[in-house]
Amino acid sequence: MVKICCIGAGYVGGPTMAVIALKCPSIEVAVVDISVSRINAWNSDQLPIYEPGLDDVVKQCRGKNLFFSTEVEKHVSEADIVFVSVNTPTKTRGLGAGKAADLTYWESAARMIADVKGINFQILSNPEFLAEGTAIPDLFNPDRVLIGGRETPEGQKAIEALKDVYSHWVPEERILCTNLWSAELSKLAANAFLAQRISSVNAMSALCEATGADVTEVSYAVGKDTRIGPKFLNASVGFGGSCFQKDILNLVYICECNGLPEVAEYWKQVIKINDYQKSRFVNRIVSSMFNTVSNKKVAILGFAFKKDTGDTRETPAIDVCKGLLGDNARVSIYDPQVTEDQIQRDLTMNKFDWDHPLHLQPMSPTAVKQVSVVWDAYTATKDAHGVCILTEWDEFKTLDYQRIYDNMQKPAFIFDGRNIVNVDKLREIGFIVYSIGKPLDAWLKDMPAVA
Ligand SMILES: NC(=O)C1=CN([C@@H]2O[C@H](COP(=O)(O)OP(=O)(O)OC[C@H]3O[C@@H](n4cnc5c(N)ncnc54)[C@H](O)[C@@H]3O)[C@@H](O)[C@H]2O)C=CC1
Ligand SMILES: O=C(O)[C@H]1O[C@H](OP(=O)(O)OP(=O)(O)OC[C@H]2O[C@@H](n3ccc(=O)[nH]c3=O)[C@H](O)[C@@H]2O)[C@H](O)[C@@H](O)[C@@H]1O
Repeated sequence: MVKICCIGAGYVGGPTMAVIALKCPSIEVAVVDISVSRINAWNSDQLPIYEPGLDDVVKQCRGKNLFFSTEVEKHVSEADIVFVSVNTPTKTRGLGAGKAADLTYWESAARMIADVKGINFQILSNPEFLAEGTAIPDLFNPDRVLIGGRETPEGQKAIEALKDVYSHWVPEERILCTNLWSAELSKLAANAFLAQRISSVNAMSALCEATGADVTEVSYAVGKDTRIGPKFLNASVGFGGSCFQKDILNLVYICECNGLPEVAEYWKQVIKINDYQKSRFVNRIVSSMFNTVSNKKVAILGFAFKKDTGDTRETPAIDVCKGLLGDNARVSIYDPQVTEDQIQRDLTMNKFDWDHPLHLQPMSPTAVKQVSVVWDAYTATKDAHGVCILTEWDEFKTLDYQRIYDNMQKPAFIFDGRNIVNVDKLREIGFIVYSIGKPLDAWLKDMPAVA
């Protein structure tokens, strides 16, 4: 029986290995981690990550051919194939600080593998392309699986062995085999291209607001061109998530190391526009509310970086909340999947510290007092001066906005960072509405948001 061991039981290792176990009943899969609490959660009814469909897959295989364990060395020594899916944060100090990938955890995993297995193994690059919130369908039906390896007979044999695993359910023509650098750069390029689309549409959203165009109409018209395509053209408060920014920064660093400053500069703009979009949103809020939110209650609906996940890594909500707190607002946050503890951590942690294993993250001793975290949207918005929608959770589309309006201070403002509300209906109720890239409310036209 082929045995697989995956080091790192996180957002990638957990779901990917669960799907391999489900699709390959003849393979035994062990997922190992240094975090005892994470492994305990994987072995319980309350999995450590929220991902639609994941519970079901885990329940079908756990205890049969899928195991979660902290016995890292034991499972690595028994395995035929070892996956490494550990943290790769952005370096915060030393050479390449703020850009390069910090390979501390990767190196420690590699050294441990060498300790227990010797140095006779092949290294492959098998970047994962799943998106959170849709990880299970993405893994069941991937656009492609990418395997990079050395162009030696041993390298090619290793590629074939991994290909055999995926071919249990992925059609042959979707399994792409390349050399190592091609696989590594394809991953960074795919994320950079995706993020670039969002920054492009977000840049257009600013121009739409200035001219009276509607960014939804513009995206629709642009996306109708089959060469461009309709996906990933939703204007937003900015992209978040653990990888877009990190991968682009890493790409920038690699370009610079290879003497390509112009190429590095080109990709940096994608992040600059994303930062601009987040601060533009905060400026809109503050300027429309008479240029001050000091002591005003502002409700935040949604804290996760996208819907259908509890993940808050690099979520734009962090920057928006910090911006509002900087202007002395009182912030009341509701997200259906994010805990108070997580939100307090996010608002007090230093940039990039989130990407270290949980038990190694420095914790601030004090919580942010002006933040309250509540368990429904009506409590969050009660007596608020303004409401910000920062995650596109479906439930925010069907809230009773008349009830929310009635219980708010007046004038009542809504700032929709995801373009999910019906602007006309809300204006009829009496709200002053800002929706990214949409024609501006008369009120907002007179309150220019200049940084
Ligand atoms: N989150 C995502 O959607 C995607 C992430 N990636 C990449 O996959 C990798 C993993 O990402 P996530 O799963 O999101 O991270 P994560 O933070 O959820 O999980 C990483 C896990 O590795 C464990 N770990 C760290 N060092 C270890 C060691 N030496 N031995 C055993 N366990 C160790 C940590 O305790 C943690 O549970 C990163 O390189 C990331 O850039 C790639 C594609 C998608
Ligand atoms: O390497 C990774 O970590 C993964 O990064 C992204 O996946 P993910 O970050 O989970 O989620 P996305 O659906 O890509 O969304 C990223 C961010 O962009 C935002 N977004 C997305 C699409 C859009 O049109 N507009 C927009 O603002 C989302 O709200 C979210 O904040 C990629 O889509 C995956 O292919 C990749 O594997």
